[in-house]
Parts: sequence; C-alpha cells; structure tokens
Amino acid sequence: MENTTMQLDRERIPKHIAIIMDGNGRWAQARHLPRVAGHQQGMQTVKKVTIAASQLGVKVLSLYAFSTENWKRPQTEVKFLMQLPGKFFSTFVPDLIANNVRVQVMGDLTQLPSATQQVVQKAMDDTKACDGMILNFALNYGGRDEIVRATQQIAKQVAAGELTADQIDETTLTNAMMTSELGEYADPELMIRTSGEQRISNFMLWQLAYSEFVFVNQHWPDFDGESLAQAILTFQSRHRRFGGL
Ligand SMILES: Cc1cc(N2CCCCCC2)n2ncc(-c3ccc(F)cc3)c2n1
Repeated sequence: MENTTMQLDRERIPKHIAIIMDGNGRWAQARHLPRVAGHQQGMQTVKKVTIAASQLGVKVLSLYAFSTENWKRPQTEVKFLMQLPGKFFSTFVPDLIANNVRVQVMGDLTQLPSATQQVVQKAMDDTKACDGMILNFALNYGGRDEIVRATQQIAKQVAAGELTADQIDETTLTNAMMTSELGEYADPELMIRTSGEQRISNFMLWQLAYSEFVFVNQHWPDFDGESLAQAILTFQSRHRRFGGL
C-alpha cells in the first residue's frame, strides 16, 4: 500500500486547503443506489479527511457542503442534505474536540431550516475553545453572493461617512468577506475538486485568486487520506508563483 504521506515535505503543507466535494450522486448511481446514499457516504469521507488534514498540520480546511444553487435540487434531496449537519455533529463532535478542531461555517445561514441553524451554532459553540485546525463548512454559500454582501457592507460604510470611495482597496474587500476571521489563512493555497469536473462553481471566488487547483477523478466518497496526501504532493511539485517570475 503506497504511503504518500511519508513523501510529503512537512515544511510545505498548504496552510489552507479548500475542497469541492463532487461526485456523490455519480458514486451512488454507479452502485445502483439512491443519490442520498452518496451524500451519506460523502459525510463519512468528510470525517476521514478532516482528521487526516488535521494530523498533517493544515491550519484551515474549507469544504463546499451546499451552494446557493443547490436549492434547485429535488426537495426530497434538499431535505436530506439539510439533515446532514446534525447527523455529522451527533456522531463527530467528540472526535473534533479530541483533535482540537474548531468548526466555522460560512454562508447565508438565515435561509437554512431552524433545526439546521441550531445544530450548526451549537457545534461552533462546543468547539470554540479548540485552537487547532479550523474546519470551515461552506453552507448555503456562493462566491458571488459573498462579494455582493461585502460590497453592500462597504457601501453602507461609505454612506455613513466611515470610509471614502478612494480608501477602498483589496484589504477593504478582504476584510468584508466571510473569511475575514481566518486572518492570514483566509486564502486557500490549494483547491481540490473531485470527480473530474474542472470548474470553480462559484466557490470562494475572491479567495482563490492565487490558489493552485488540483482536479482528481475520484468521486468524493472514494477520496481518503491517501488521496489528500497525493493532492498535496502535486501541490508541492508545482513552482508557486504569485504573478511574479
Ligand atoms: C449540506 C451538507 C451536505 C453534506 N454532504 C456530505 C459531503 C459531500 C457533499 C454533499 C453532502 N455534508 N457533509 C457534512 C456537512 C456539514 C455541513 C455543515 C456542518 F456544520 C457540519 C457538517 C454537510 N452538509
């Protein structure tokens, strides 16, 4: 069994990794299972990959769990998906705390069922003393929605006389994004997308400006710690440029 983790340069582990967890429906379809079976299995992968990333020393792991576009899916599927945060935490909060992992959630949580909002808020409260890796779920999140909200927030500051238009710069927008509390780790160094699609799908549009993208063919339910190490090895094998030579 190949162990890629041993080959990693521990000094160059990406501080912030973002993952588009794609392929859950196709994984289920290939096994003649209902789509929700893929989501259920995908949640088990979230647990595995969270622990693996934490053990590798990743500072922030952002996971695209539900996009603003996902509301268009069949209502039965949306209902199932909205129950997953509760299922995740009912079995996994002790493991998160044991691994010193803190839960954060970004997105428009006001549109979620109140039960989902409550379980998410409780998980953030229960893990807020943890100062290890931040597990940052994107829930009812959209990159364009985030930029619109940031723009509205800044426009209100200008209207209130707290800021002039000339003072608006990249830092102003960075500080108005939902990732502002992540500080120096707000921008992912590495974005992974599973299931072969090579699209950004309205994920972290502002933050991914200089990120390395690694696309893997595995469906998310088949992704694991070894897959994560392979993606990090690919990241480490690339020359990192920030627009310079
Ligand atoms: C909607 C949804 C879907 C969801 N899937 C499982 C992973 C594959 C992607 C789609 C289905 N997972 N997995 C974990 C969560 C979650 C979200 C917030 C939170 F605070 C705790 C856990 C989740 N949420």
